[in-house]
Amino acid sequence: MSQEFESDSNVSNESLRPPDKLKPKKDFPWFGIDVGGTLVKLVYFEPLDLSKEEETKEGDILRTIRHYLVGNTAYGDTGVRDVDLEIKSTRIGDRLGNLHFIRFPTNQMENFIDLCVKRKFYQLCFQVYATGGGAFKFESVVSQNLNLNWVKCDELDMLIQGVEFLNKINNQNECYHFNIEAKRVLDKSPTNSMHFDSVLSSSCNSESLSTSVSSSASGTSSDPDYTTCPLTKCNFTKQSHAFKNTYPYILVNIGSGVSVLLVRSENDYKRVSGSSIGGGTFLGLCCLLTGCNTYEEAIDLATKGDSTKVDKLVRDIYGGDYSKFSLPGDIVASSFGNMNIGEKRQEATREDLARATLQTILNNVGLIARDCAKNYKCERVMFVGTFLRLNGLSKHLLAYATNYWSKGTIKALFLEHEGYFGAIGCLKNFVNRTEMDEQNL
Ligand SMILES: Nc1ncnc2c1ncn2[C@@H]1O[C@H](COP(=O)(O)OP(=O)(O)OP(=O)(O)O)[C@@H](O)[C@H]1O
Ligand SMILES: CC(C)(CO)[C@@H](O)C(=O)NCCC(=O)O
Repeated sequence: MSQEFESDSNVSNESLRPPDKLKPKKDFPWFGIDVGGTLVKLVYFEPLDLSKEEETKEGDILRTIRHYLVGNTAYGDTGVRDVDLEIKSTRIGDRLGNLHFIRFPTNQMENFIDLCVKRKFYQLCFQVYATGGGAFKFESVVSQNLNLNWVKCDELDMLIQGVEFLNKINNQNECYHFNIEAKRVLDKSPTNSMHFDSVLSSSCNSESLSTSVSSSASGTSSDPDYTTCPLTKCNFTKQSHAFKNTYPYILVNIGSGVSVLLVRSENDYKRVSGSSIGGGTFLGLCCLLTGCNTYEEAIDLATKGDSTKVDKLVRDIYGGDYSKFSLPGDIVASSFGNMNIGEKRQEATREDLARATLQTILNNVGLIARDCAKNYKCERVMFVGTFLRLNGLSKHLLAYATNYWSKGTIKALFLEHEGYFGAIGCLKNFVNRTEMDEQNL
């Protein structure tokens, strides 16, 4: 990140404004930051309606930051702006602007702070609402090196509020579900289709799919929102979902680890479950098992692999179904259960290992989501977190499994801005709070 930041335009020291803690705090810049276990997510509101006076008042450093952030899509080696996620010309508070979504690895956080120091940002004083574990972990480094007013916020409060807020400003474009159309009625022949259901569907039998799936899919193969999932042999049509009246719902945040929340309203939720087997586990195990180095590579491998080369299936144990307890032969009996056999290890490719890793994580997440939805009688389960980035396969499998075990009564929901809700929640609180501060001045 540092080099590119360093080489950016000149900053004149004369025009720097002195820190002034008494001025109204709603001055720009407007940021929200979520410092997670793996990734830092930063949202930046770029004002489009700056008056001449505000532009003059903004000063050179802030102008440089604005131009730098919106003029680039990559920042050094590791920072990325997710251009596809940008929300253009939106109104936040009383201002019009573009909302930008930026991420970089958390292990670069100290370099990022060093960089801010080098760029003399400590001569500025502005307020930043920060969340995620890193808001706490890095607080002392931030306060020792920068003159920021670093306001720490709880990550799950921010997550819920961010989900609500982004659904408001992004309206019909944020929330979606999949209509699932069975290409054929599943039979007992071995296919990949049932592997994912091992732990998710032990109380269902395979016939339920044909009655539970929606048959309303009308897309064609030229429709970008319409895809056939090779694993489930189903067609998935992405369909926008009206967020209002969604409460209560189960929110499953798949980040480094997994947090599961029962959300009754924006201000009424509890954390009902969690798991250390999450996105960090997927990436960590893939790196170990396949020698890959990036999330993108891991997802690419997983998409091409076959987990049945790695997992032990019920039929590997029973020679067929375990009928007494409705366990079809082609579901997973034991994740990675074949890898104790040297010959099977030889046969398993990197792709197969990555796929089995993905499948194992999804089985676990899906199982927890199912139990929570049943326990708390929720008809909607919303999946978020950066683990879902570039990960259509996992979304299809989660949607399919949710539909399958609930016999179509529970809907899996997804959100476009997958991992950015904590940061958005911070931005929203910053704007709301500063509006209140201004009124009190
Ligand atoms: N470019 C990337 N680099 C690393 N991980 C990525 C990347 N893109 C997607 N991921 C996935 O996203 C996960 C992190 O998700 P997210 O940003 O939601 O969590 P986090 O906030 O860092 O973690 P936590 O909430 O547990 O503190 C990673 O574990 C990985 O599976
Ligand atoms: C620790 C957090 C909340 C940090 O975001 C997350 O990684 C998580 O929910 N982990 C799972 C912890 C558990 O419930 O076992």
